[in-house]
Amino acid sequence: MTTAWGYGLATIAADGTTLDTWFPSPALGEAPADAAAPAEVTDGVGADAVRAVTTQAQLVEIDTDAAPASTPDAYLRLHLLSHLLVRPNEVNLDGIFAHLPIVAWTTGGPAHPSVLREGRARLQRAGVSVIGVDKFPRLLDYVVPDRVRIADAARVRLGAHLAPGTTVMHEGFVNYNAGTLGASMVEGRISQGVVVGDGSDIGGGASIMGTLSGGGTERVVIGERSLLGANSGIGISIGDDSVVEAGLYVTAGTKVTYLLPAGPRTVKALELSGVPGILFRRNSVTGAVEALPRTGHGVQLNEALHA
Ligand SMILES: CC(C)(COP(=O)(O)OP(=O)(O)OC[C@H]1O[C@@H](n2cnc3c(N)ncnc32)[C@H](O)[C@@H]1OP(=O)(O)O)[C@@H](O)C(=O)NCCC(=O)NCCSC(=O)CCC(=O)O
Ligand SMILES: O=C(O)C1=N[C@H](C(=O)O)CCC1
Repeated sequence: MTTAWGYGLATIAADGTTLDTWFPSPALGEAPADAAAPAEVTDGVGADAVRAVTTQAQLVEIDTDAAPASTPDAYLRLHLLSHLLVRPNEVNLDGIFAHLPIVAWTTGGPAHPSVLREGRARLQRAGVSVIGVDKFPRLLDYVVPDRVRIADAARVRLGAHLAPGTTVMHEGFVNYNAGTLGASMVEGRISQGVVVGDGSDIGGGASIMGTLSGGGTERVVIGERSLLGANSGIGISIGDDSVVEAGLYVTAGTKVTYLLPAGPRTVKALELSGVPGILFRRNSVTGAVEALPRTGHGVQLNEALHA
């Protein structure tokens, strides 16, 4: 059993639903006997008539190997990821959606979706508008990762794991339980369960297949110093020092001409999953998808952007 704990500030709707829980300083291990709520939490305790919520301090302790058991428990797991205390796929998130209610995320904080209907005039008088209705909040409303740029807060969910040196540009997206392990440029979509290694570049509009819908089962890993070209896509893991040509989508079943020194061999892309030092391209003369061994280090991030 692996334990984690935190003092959280929970937002409770009028019908008793726990909408969220914010943990300013989550930790691994057991809660000390003398654990006390930090000032950020006690300062937040109260009520907000505009959103029809109350806020309460809660000490939460969980077994991260067991499945989430409550809304505060689920939020603590998402905070562990975004505080970089655990990496994606290291905590049990089985059934997490069932413990995350649908919330109206407003500029004034979380509210029950019914408040958008019955409290519309009240919200407008207070200058509060809705950002989205979803089960996950924006990362930056809960955690501000160190030395990370996020150009558009709406593009990164709480539960994203963003290491120092990461930039997420406007077209980038990072889901919960997914993210970067080092410095990266993210201009494409990092799906749930996907991890990107240090020094890799996810080009504009690139798609990395996830496993939440669409039937996929392979959790994709992107190695270090690799590049997914603009508008490319992948359904396999990409090894270190590898490149996917702009605009090429490589699914697990794509038949690939592997241009080995001994001669070409036709393989399924899945067989090249995670293999380092490969350039994937669509031959613009023949139309065949090709894998070319490439030597040496892969791409280098533009240091000027990551200074
Ligand atoms: C596939 C590569 C990596 C290839 O580039 P390289 O520099 O390795 O090779 P090269 O010097 O261009 O080409 C070497 C030789 O291969 C040939 N060659 C190149 N591509 C070919 C193809 N698809 N089919 C057949 N031959 C090809 C060249 O003509 C040349 O031939 P000869 O030897 O006969 O001369 C590139 O084209 C690419 O797609 N790069 C991705 C860049 C990217 O997308 N970055 C993300 C930026 S993100 C961004 O910009 C945001 C924008 C947005 O939001 O959209
Ligand atoms: O990190 C940035 O800022 C980037 N800017 C470039 C631009 O504005 O064109 C794109 C890549 C990252």
